[in-house]
Amino acid sequence: MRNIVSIENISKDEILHDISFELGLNEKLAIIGSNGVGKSTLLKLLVGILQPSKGKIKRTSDVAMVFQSNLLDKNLSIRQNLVTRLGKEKYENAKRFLGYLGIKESINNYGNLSGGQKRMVDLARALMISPDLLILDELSAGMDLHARKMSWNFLQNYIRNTHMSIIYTTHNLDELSYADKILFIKEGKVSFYGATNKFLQKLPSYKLIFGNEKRYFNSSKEAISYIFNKRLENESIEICKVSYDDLFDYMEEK
Ligand SMILES: Nc1ncnc2c1ncn2[C@@H]1O[C@H](COP(=O)(O)OP(=O)(O)OP(=O)(O)O)[C@@H](O)[C@H]1O
Repeated sequence: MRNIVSIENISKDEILHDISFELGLNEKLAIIGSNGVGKSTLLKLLVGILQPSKGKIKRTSDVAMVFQSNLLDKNLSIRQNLVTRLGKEKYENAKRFLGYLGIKESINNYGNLSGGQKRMVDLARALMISPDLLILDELSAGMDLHARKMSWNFLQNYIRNTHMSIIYTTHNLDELSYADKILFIKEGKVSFYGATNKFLQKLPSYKLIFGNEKRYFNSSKEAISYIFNKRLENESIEICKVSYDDLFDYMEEK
């Protein structure tokens, strides 16, 4: 399979160390890690905005990126924003995407859109050039669960008809299942790189909190057995579903 991206042992100053991964046609990679760990830096190295201190980056030239901050002009309409950037012809493409994503052109100024709607217009802008590689830096920031699902349904349909590959960062556990591969960065280094199902299998489902202690379990049944075995039934305890933030705690403890 042809590689769209190949990253070999790249480092960037004190932020990232010896990061390697590759991505083939049509593949999706999720890059995850705590705030400030270097995810956006890695994406900027990938698109060439930053240069690595060490290592090799090879990638396709047809790349589009949705940045973490919205880049479009808040005083211009959606149409003006997109036509001035990429021309009338490509705007016809974007109009189609905007329709799927539920964005009405009648909302005049980009600045009047909600945070989630702005992200969708940014996504339509990136797709206007029909890239081979789409890079999404926290596309879902400011989107509710419904908007996240809608965007991913749209992207999944879109890539079915193209060979586009996607690299994305996220802070939402529910978005990991869209990826074929996960790259988990901890303290600037690769802590996990591999198939998403392998990563998700490693993850516990439930967290039990009692006193100053925290324990992870694969099922609520296991958690409840633990409570009875340890005679904790009269203690103040909390059982909850594992969240994105728990990932880092859990991976830290392993
Ligand atoms: N222009 C810059 N100059 C100096 N340091 C920077 C610059 N941009 C980012 N950093 C630092 O690099 C580190 C990695 O930042 P980066 O934005 O890549 O993290 P991130 O994993 O994307 O975080 P988040 O999840 O919060 O978006 C942070 O410590 C940050 O403060």
